[in-house]
Amino acid sequence: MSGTGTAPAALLTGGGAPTVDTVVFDLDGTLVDTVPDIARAVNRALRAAGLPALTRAEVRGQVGFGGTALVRRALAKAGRDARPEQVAALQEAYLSAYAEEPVRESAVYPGAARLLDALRAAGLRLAVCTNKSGRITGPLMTALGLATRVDAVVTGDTLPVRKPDPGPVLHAVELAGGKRAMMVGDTLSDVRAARAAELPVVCVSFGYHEGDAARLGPDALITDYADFPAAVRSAGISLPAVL
Ligand SMILES: O=C(O)COP(=O)(O)O
Ligand SMILES: [Mg+2]
Repeated sequence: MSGTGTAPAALLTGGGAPTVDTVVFDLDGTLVDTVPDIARAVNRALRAAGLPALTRAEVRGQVGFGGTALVRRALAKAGRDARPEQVAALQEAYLSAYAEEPVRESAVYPGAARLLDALRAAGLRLAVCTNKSGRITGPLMTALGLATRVDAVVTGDTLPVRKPDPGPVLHAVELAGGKRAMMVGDTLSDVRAARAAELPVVCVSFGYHEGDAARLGPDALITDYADFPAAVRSAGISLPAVL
């Protein structure tokens, strides 16, 4: 902290950390368990291209890193070079298959919709920042009743950069009209983006990270959305008193 200038209001009042006014949620592995539908779509594209299928575990390991991570993994499994034209063709086939039916088995995690409603009722602004294609994100959020529950959505193709770049997260906060945000995510991509954006970050233990989620280094870790307010406060992040 510099010794000059105006001290933040919270320091003057002794009120602890300034109250958060916006929560930015990641989508896949955080709000929605999407792996079954992603696996179905990518395997349809792989089958059509004569390539071996990915297991759900292999798919899970790539979700969160957006763009072409999944099809690159599939090409690596097949021992093929990831030539740009082959990556692009496979990515297009995968997204077309996914867009046909974004939600067959995907489900909102228990307690997530209730938490979004409670946060909104407490006056918080809500945003989703995902690395997922916009072509899938909109229909998926609508089908699962999430589209009307948030104020802003930033997808993997909204900006030229994706998480872990802080740009999309900061853009989501700006679109939601917030000033002081925190993030909720499930992979290193979210934690890195939040750190680079200088936002506190909470991770969910049930998402698509490899191994122990504590190793992602979040400010707090939750195993259940019901624990969100307590976990956030115990990390020193200030939430509106009504929560
Ligand atoms: O990798 C993706 O396509 C999306 O993942 P995210 O919603 O966890 O950012
Ligand atoms: Mg994720």
